[in-house]
Amino acid sequence: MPVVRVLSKVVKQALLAPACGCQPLAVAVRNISFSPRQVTSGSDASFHSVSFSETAHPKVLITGGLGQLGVGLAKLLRKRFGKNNVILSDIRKPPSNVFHSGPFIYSDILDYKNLREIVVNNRITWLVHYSALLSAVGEANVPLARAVNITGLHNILDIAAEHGLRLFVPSTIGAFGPTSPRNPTPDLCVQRPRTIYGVSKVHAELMGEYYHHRYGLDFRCLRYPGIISADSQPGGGTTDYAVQIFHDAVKSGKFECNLKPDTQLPMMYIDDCLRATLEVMEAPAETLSMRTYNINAMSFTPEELAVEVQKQLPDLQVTYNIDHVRQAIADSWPMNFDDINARNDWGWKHDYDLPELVQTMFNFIGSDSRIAQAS
Ligand SMILES: NC(=O)c1ccc[n+]([C@@H]2O[C@H](COP(=O)([O-])OP(=O)(O)OC[C@H]3O[C@@H](n4cnc5c(N)ncnc54)[C@H](O)[C@@H]3O)[C@@H](O)[C@H]2O)c1
Ligand SMILES: C[C@@H](O)[C@H](N)C(=O)O
Repeated sequence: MPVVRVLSKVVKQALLAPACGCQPLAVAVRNISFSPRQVTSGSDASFHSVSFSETAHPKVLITGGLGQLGVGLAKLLRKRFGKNNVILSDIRKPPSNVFHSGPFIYSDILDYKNLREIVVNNRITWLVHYSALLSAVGEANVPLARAVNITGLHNILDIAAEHGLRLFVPSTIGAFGPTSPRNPTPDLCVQRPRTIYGVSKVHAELMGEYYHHRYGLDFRCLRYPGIISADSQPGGGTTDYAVQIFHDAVKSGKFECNLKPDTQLPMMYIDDCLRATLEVMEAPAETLSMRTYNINAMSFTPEELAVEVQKQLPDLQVTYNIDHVRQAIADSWPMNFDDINARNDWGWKHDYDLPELVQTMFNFIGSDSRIAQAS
């Protein structure tokens, strides 16, 4: 059969292949001479694919692990899979408590060879890709956000596909925009975000799902709400105020909010977020009717959060000084998130609503100060 006809038959088969019967990357590489990256000839699909025993005891790499979420996730995964089976990585220098709590390695996601070396040398089977520039810092440096969030993601997808990794990439409420339904926002609807962050996350969702269908990449993605944590700082997003209020309330009894009092956004306590991540990574593939899910816990406005915080610290004074960039972003994001598919498919259920969230935050950071104020 002429070469062109062989190629077109292979391409046609690949395009028609259902999700579960998709072509392994190595097969696609061999037959149609196309690779997301050049894989050395003779690469063997079975060699790269994840065996059952490997999925039972994964070896995990977390990129961008020194941000708000990575250290907490490493702690959770290490408890479950063992300290040495979870490697944190970042381009920043780790604080000494993090450095001494388990394996840490330098990894710049823009350096493809470095990433591949880490995955190969450490026999990585799960990759949790946390590196990103968030919404507000992304608008302040669009070229860098484009490089890290889009070019970096391409490196991650190719590495994961070539080495048969299970890949988790978080998306966000920021993947929706002003033309999306906002109250509630379902999994599938118009997505036309107006930030480079949102655009890059829609791109990540689509590329991950495409690699899943085209190459069988085990891509899993959750759209996180704004995440609230006590012992880690947010990295420059629109929802950061909901963390800052606790620290300022405890430190000075005053908080200046950069969003309007009635700006309603979906939010989640970090423990719920990290547990959801582990649960979706462990979910049997047949329970996942989709590869990108909304997850939700609560929605509130700055005014509602302040009222709840004032139940603990009645003297807290809240003023408003609007940051117009962040306000415009928040006004284009979901007010409520519909996560019915996550609840039905793999049993997602949040533990923390607003009162438990506030109580827990103060248990972590507030008790000393309340004692100080009372005396
Ligand atoms: N925190 C939230 O509220 C939230 C909500 C929705 C989605 N998410 C997503 O979850 C992930 C983690 O969020 P986070 O809050 O921990 O982010 P963060 O901004 O706190 O941390 C991101 C990390 O990426 C690292 N990084 C930047 N450039 C890099 C590069 N070239 N190579 C490797 N690492 C690099 C940074 O050093 C930083 O430590 C992100 O993808 C984010 O989009 C977070
Ligand atoms: C919502 C989320 O993606 C992030 N906290 C931000 O505000 O940019």
